[in-house]
Amino acid sequence: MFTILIADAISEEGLQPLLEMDNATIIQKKASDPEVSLEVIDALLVRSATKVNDELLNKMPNLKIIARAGVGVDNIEVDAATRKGIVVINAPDGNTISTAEHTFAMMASLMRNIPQAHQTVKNLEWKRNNYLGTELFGKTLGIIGMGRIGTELAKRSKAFGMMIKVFDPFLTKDRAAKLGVESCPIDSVLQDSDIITVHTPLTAETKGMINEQALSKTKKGVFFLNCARGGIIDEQALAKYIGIGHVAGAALDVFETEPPGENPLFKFDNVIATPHLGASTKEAQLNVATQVAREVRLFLENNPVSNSINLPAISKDIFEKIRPFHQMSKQMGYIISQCIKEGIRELSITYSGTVAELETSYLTKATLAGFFKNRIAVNVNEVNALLTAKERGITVGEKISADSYGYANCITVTAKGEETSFTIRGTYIEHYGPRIVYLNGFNIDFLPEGNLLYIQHMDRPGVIGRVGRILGDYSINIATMQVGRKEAGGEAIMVLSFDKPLEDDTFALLTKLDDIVSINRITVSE
Ligand SMILES: NC(=O)C1=CN([C@@H]2O[C@H](COP(=O)(O)OP(=O)(O)OC[C@H]3O[C@@H](n4cnc5c(N)ncnc54)[C@H](O)[C@@H]3O)[C@@H](O)[C@H]2O)C=CC1
Ligand SMILES: O=C(O)C(=O)COP(=O)(O)O
Repeated sequence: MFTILIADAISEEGLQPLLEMDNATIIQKKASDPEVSLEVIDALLVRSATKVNDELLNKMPNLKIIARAGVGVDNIEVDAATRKGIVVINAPDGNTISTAEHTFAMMASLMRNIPQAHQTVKNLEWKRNNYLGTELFGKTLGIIGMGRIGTELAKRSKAFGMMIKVFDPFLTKDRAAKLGVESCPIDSVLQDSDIITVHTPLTAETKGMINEQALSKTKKGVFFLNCARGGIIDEQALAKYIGIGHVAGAALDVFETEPPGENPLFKFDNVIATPHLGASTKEAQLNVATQVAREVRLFLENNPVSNSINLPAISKDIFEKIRPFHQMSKQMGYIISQCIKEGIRELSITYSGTVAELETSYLTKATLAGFFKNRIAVNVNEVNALLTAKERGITVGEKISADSYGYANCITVTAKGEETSFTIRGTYIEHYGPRIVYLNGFNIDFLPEGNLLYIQHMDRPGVIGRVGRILGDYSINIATMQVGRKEAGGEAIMVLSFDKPLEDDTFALLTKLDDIVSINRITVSE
C-alpha cells in the first residue's frame, strides 16, 4: 500500500491515474499540516509553493519520489533528494504554452498600460492622455533563455512583427536559423533590445544575472519582463534603474520571495505584476497534473519514468529488455558485498554478448545499489549509486568485452579492496533465469536467490559428506547444491541453498570443519 501526499493545489481531474490506484491512499494536505504523518509518505506531489528542503526530507524516510507538477524545480533541494535516493520528476512541457501566452499578455499589457488604464476607468476616471503606449511592431525583443517557453514566445512575437535577439549558450546556430531568431552574446541582447525577457531556470549561474552591471548596458527606455523566476532579475537593481528613469517599465509574474510582501518595485506605476500566474490555466494544470500523476503511478508500479531530473531517461521498451539483467546485477552486487569482508576501493563491471548492447550504465548503478544494500544506512538505488560510490572513494569502471565465455550474454563484476578482490560472473538464460557461472576463480552454476551458503574448501574426500551430516543432524533441508573445482585435490567451492536461513549455531559448527578455507552465509532477497 502506498501513501501519496498532494501538498499543493493540483488539478483533481489530472490526478485520476493516482486516484484510480487501489493500492494507494491519497492525502491532499499541506506538508506542514500536523495531521499528516510525513514518515509514511511514499510519493510527494508539489507545485512551487511547497519548499522541499533537506529538513522536510529528513522527516520523510519512506519517500521514494517527488513530483513537481510544473517545470521549475528550484523549490526542491534536488541534491539532497539525490543523496537520499529519491527520484525527482517534473512536467517539462505541460505549461509551456500557458506561460508563453502569459508572458506575451504581460508584454502587451505593459506596452499599452492596460492594468493602470483599466483601474482608472473603474475609478470613474477618463485619462486618455496619460496612457500613450508603444507598438510591439518593429521592436527588438531580447530573449535570455531560448528553451520551450522562450521559443513559443519568439514565435508569437514574430507574428507581431518583432525582431528577436536571443542569448542562450546552448542554442545552436542551426536551430536559431530555423526559428528565425538572431543568436548573439548577452551584451548584444542587452544593448540592442527594446524589451528584454528572461526564460532560464533559476540556478547559481542565472541568479542575479540581470544586475546593475547588466542594466547599465541596456538602452534607455528598455522594458523588462520576468515570467520565469524571481531573482534572475535583481529586484533592488531593477528598482534603482526604474527610479532613475532608465528602465521604462517592467512586468513581473515572479518574485524573489513569494508572496512578495513589501517590495521596492511596487511603488512604480510602470511596474505591473501578477501573482505567479504563468502556468495557471485550466489546460496547463490538467496537463502537468496528468503528466506527473501518470509518471508517479508508473514509478510506484516499478516502471521507468521519462521526466526525471536525477535519473537518466529510459524507455519502457529498453527497460523491459534490461529488466532481467537489472535484477541479476543487483543480486551480484549484493553477493559480492557479502563475500568480500573489507571496504572496497574499486568496482569494475564488464558486459559481454547481447547485454553489452543495452543501457549498461543503468545496470552498473543497479550493481552498486546491490553492493551498498546492508553496507550503509542510506537507501542506495540508481539515483544515488554513483554519488554514494564517489563519496566513499570507490572508483567505478565499466567495460565492454567481446569475450562472453560461451554464453549469449554475461556480466562480470570485480570488487577490489586493500587486501582482497572478488569476481563474480552471471548470465541470464531465456526461460531459465539468472545463473551465477563463476565465483572467484571457479566455474559454478547456481541461481542467485534465497538463502545460500558459499564454502571454499580443499577438494578432499569426505568434506561434502561432513557438511551434509551437520546439516542433516540439524534437520536442515538442502534445496540445491553445486560444486566446482579447478583441479583434482586443489581448492574447490560448493554453493548450497536452503529454504530457511541457516541458524548461527549450525553455521558455527560448519566453520570448524577440517579442510574448509572460508564459509559465507549469503542472503539474496528481492
Ligand atoms: N511563471 C510561471 O508560472 C512559470 C515559470 N517557469 C519558469 O520558466 C523557466 C523556463 O522554462 P522552460 O522554457 O520550460 O525551460 P527550458 O528548460 O525548456 O528552457 C530553459 C532554457 O534556459 C537556457 N539557459 C540555462 N542557463 C542559461 C544561462 N545561464 N543563460 C542563458 N540561457 C540559459 C537553457 O539552455 C534552456 O534553453 C523554468 O525554469 C521556470 O523557472 C516555467 C513555467 C511556468
Ligand atoms: O512550472 C513552473 O516552473 C512554474 O513556475 C509554475 O508554478 P506553479 O505550479 O504555478 O506554482
